[in-house]
Amino acid sequence: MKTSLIELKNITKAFEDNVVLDDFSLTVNQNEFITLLGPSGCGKTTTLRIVGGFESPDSGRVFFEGKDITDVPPNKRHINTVFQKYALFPHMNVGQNIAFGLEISGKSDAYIKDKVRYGLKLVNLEGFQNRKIESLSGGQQQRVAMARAIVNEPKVLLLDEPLGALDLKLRQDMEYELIRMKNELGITFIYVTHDQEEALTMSDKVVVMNGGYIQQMGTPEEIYNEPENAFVADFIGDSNIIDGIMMEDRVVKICDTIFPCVDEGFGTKKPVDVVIRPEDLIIGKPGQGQMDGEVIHNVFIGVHYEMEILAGGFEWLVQNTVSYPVGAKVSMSVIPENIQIMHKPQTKEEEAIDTDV
Ligand SMILES: Nc1ncnc2c1ncn2[C@@H]1O[C@H](COP(=O)(O)OP(=O)(O)OP(=O)(O)O)[C@@H](O)[C@H]1O
Repeated sequence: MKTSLIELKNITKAFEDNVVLDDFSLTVNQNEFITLLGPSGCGKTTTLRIVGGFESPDSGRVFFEGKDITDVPPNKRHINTVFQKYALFPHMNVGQNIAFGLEISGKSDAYIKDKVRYGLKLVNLEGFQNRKIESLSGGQQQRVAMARAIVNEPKVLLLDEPLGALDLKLRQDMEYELIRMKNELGITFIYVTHDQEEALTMSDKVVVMNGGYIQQMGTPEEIYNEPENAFVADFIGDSNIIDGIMMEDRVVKICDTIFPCVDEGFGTKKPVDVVIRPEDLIIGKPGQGQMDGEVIHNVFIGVHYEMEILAGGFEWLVQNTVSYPVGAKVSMSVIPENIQIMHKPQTKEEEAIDTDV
């Protein structure tokens, strides 16, 4: 059974008249890797700082293992934080920085030596033990900050965009290491990023935030395959988001063309948002699909070609392993299961989300 480790209950936080979190609630379970994902300024770091105790909510409470820790200072929370801006001690060398927390908690010299070695290996900085902090690059400093947090084996590790300064290969290695640590050490992670790929790769649960609210919370698969609104669909992966009219159950009109779909219960002749992923559009010869169009843009981006196809007055983003040159006449089809129908935003909050998209 899942045990809840951290609970944020009805948190509201404003900086002057800027309401960053509005009645925000979140439960993080033991040994879960949870990622807060959202555009810049949506309140991810503020949430993390409230969990870590570096910021106080205006109202609402924070619980850790069922105990109210809202007023407990950061150093008494069993929670370690690695911030975007790494706060290393400039007067200590790399090894001393990593050892700092262990020394404070009175660990033996042998234990500390062992752990420093482990931490350095973990972040690929073996041989850097005696280096001065100022002699390191930004990415190297960030890795020292990670090692310093990890060697303390906290129950919860808060990570605020910790991999941003690293190159792709190292970032992938660190992602793998973080997942391994979660599995082997049982650490619970709360991770902040605006990089959706990072969120989908590592997380058990992704929390998509915007405008102080949780837009959707779920497994990476749920978030990607079943986005609850146009904001989430647009933010996670590439999407075609287009106006449609739900004619009746399982029938939607898009760009004056009727498409069978699987959704029901939207009423008749109701305006809806329709989401179709670029990889779900099937390209064929003109006249052989549901809609004809013309390729207006084509680039090779590694595994597949990314094309724009003008059809029905809409520029469709299409990903395909077969390339069609610019100017080619094609047809497009989509199977009913790959058409996602969403209600148009209606409430004030949803209207705000819509404007942001
Ligand atoms: N100490 C502060 N004083 C005033 N405003 C603040 C403070 N901290 C954060 N804010 C504001 O609160 C909002 C949310 O900031 P926050 O750092 O939580 O966002 P974020 O989602 O982490 O963004 P980013 O991805 O850019 O780091 C922003 O508008 C920011 O300017």
